[in-house]
Amino acid sequence: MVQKCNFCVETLCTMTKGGSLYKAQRTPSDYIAAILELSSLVVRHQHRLLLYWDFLYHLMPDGWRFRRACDTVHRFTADVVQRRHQALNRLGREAWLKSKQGKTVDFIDILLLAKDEDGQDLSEEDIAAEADTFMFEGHDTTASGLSWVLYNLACHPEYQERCREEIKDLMRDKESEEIEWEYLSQMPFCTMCIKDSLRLHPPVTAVSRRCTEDIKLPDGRVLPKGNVCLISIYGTHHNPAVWPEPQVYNPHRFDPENSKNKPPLAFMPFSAGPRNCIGQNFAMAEMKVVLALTLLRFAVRLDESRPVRRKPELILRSENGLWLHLEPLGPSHESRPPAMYS
Ligand code: HEM
Repeated sequence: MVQKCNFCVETLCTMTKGGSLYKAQRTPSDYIAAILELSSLVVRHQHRLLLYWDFLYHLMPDGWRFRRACDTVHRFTADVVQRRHQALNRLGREAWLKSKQGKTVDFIDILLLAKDEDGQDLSEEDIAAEADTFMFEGHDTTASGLSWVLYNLACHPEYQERCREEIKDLMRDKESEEIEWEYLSQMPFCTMCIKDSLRLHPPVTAVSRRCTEDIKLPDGRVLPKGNVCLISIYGTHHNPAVWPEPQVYNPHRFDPENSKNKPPLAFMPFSAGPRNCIGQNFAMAEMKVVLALTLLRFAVRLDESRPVRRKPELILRSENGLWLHLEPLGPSHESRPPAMYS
């Protein structure tokens, strides 16, 4: 089941936690389960007007589950930060930095060494809060984005094949099978496929913003200053005035020639403006690498017996997961009998 894959958690954990993830008491699957639970609880909370008041919500079973899931997530991160901090204190700054030579200095390391504007170390709580933000914003979103790209390419074998050819051409005569940074800018068709998937199935379907001034709409009505508005990314990406046949997956929409005259905010899977997604380049890189390595090794096919129904929670999911078959490709690139890798 691709949508619940651990890939993105592991990448982010390596990025944010430098491999000490597995030493934490709580396992990544507890963490993933808690994130998934929070994601559905938040949406359920929003849909129940009577539970608007926090004191009422926290008396209900959902409120209790919400607190328990938050606790799991917070403790997971706090454990890791605490261990690192202890190691830093035990060794001292110089020896600790030396111990990192030749290894990756990750997000938590940087925060542990950072000073605030008054020259003070950041507290463990601040570091954990930053790590939680990145983990929450970064793993489920990318997992959803990736799952839908693979799904859309499974629905359109002709685009899948063209992506595979592009990657094979790129990797031809290369010694290593790893995807290097510079290759990422040399995958135009794969990028177009990812983009139209992010349009058709945006992982984050809406964002909210408070109006800092009165906003006059084209029909003359005014959104008063101070109001909080929900801006639908999904709706924007399905606006037929901008995207003809919006329900159709068509990577050619993102051909430079075809996207020339599109309004700049017609496509905004990572939101826009000063609070847009800080991780968008990283997310695009992750998706390209996974797509490339998957398509080089496997043919991705739909599982016809499990229909897909979109389920908008905090992240766009599919009701019963996204089930795909991965058929290993032989050296001559002919698919062998399907192995079940759903
Ligand atoms: C396909 C993957 C991703 C999508 C679609 C996505 C989408 C978004 C969107 C729409 C926002 C704005 C939320 C808002 O305005 O309320 C956002 C914010 C954010 N994203 Fe992403 N994101 C993705 C991946 C990532 C990754 C990989 C990271 C970190 C490594 C990340 C870190 C963040 C952070 C920290 C914010 C908050 C920025 C702020 O408030 O200033 N995101 N993301």
